[in-house]
Amino acid sequence: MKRNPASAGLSGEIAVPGDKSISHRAVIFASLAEGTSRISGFLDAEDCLRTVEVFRAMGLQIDRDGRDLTVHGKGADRLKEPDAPLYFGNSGTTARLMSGVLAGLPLFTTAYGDESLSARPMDRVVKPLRQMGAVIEGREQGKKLPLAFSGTGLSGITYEMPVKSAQVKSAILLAGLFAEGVTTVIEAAKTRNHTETMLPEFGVEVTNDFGAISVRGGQKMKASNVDIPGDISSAAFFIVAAAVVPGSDVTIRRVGVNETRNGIIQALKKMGADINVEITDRIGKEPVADVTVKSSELEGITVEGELIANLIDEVPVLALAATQAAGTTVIKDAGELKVKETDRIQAVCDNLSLMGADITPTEDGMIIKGGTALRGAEVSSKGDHRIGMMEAVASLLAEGETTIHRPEAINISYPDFFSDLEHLLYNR
Ligand SMILES: O=C(O)C1=C[C@@H](OP(=O)(O)O)[C@@H](O)[C@H](O)C1
Ligand SMILES: C=C(OP(=O)(O)O)C(=O)O
Repeated sequence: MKRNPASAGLSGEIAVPGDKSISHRAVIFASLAEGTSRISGFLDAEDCLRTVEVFRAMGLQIDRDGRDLTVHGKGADRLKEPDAPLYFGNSGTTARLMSGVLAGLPLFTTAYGDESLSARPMDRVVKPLRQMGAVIEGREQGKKLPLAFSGTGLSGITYEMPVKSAQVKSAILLAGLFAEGVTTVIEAAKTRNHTETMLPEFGVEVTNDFGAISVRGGQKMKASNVDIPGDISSAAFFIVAAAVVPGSDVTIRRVGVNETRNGIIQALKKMGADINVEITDRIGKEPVADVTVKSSELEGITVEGELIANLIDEVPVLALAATQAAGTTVIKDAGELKVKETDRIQAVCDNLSLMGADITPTEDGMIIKGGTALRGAEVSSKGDHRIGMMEAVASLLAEGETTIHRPEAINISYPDFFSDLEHLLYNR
């Protein structure tokens, strides 16, 4: 039998690509602003390129040189009606945030997505946007894509969010920029805060009164330059790999460790992981760190409540870490995972069970009995980038060969994933 390439552990340094959430927002805000914005460290992966294409289809010039973008903004009122339906691909962030924008523009637009995105709930944004006066038609009365937006005057609302979602918060705040009066979003739990921390850089006044976040409509947005830190959600795969593969010692440079995003590090540390976070810089409001991880023994924990929103995209790889921990890990309050690119509760449990893990799905999470040896198996990303990358990390721990079907899904957020992994395995 072939030796697992990870038998000597992972070692060395990498810098992961730019943050996906910040990349989407940088393009959207720069495209609504007047003047030329330069964006560096942009995530040149499928999802964020969809957002770029949406604005190009509305007549905006956006030049791209690898991970550097120049957005020639003319102000939102100069965007033109697109000739064809806008395509959001697989990207939930594009779909939700752009719904907020399209609801406020005086244009007729239609938008659709791929098979996975077409199955994801859109009523979470359509409902509050309609309350603001937006005219939106769509499949299943606007619960699903495709959607059609007919621009009209919006009015500000105060909206208490029934779901913990930064996408919903951002969609409403973006629509609020086009609305008359003040729009306020009240969060039940703190979700990623990039929208409210980045908007002021583009000249928008945002207030945050203990979780009640408000914008006044009609504010002029001005161009700004954005330097984007590395994506902690991408780094998470290597943080977990180094924590669980014996003999590992890995440093990931320039990772954004915003307090609303660093839950994976908090959870792994609680499990006993050896992780050192050295803050090296602060880009705008975003703290940036070199994260060094050495393998260690882990123990099972319960992950629930507020922490879940802080590590929502990292649950698949956290579940994998839990299979290697002593004792039981319980993940709760994570029902949102059912409406991501796949039903991630089911996808994680199906795939890790195939590899020999003791993992049981629950209504809002999973129960993982740790300390199981994994074996190679035929698994599938099911078209979900985070499931595909989790499986690749699982294969490093497995005895025997693992075949990952539909690996191309990984291009959604991390096209260089396999070359970065090879770098840490073979130092090349
Ligand atoms: O606002 C964002 O950039 C995101 C918010 C989260 O989604 P929800 O807002 O649906 O929780 C996350 O899962 C997604 O990858 C990116
Ligand atoms: C859920 C995700 O993204 P989105 O909602 O933008 O498709 C993700 O990146 O894990």
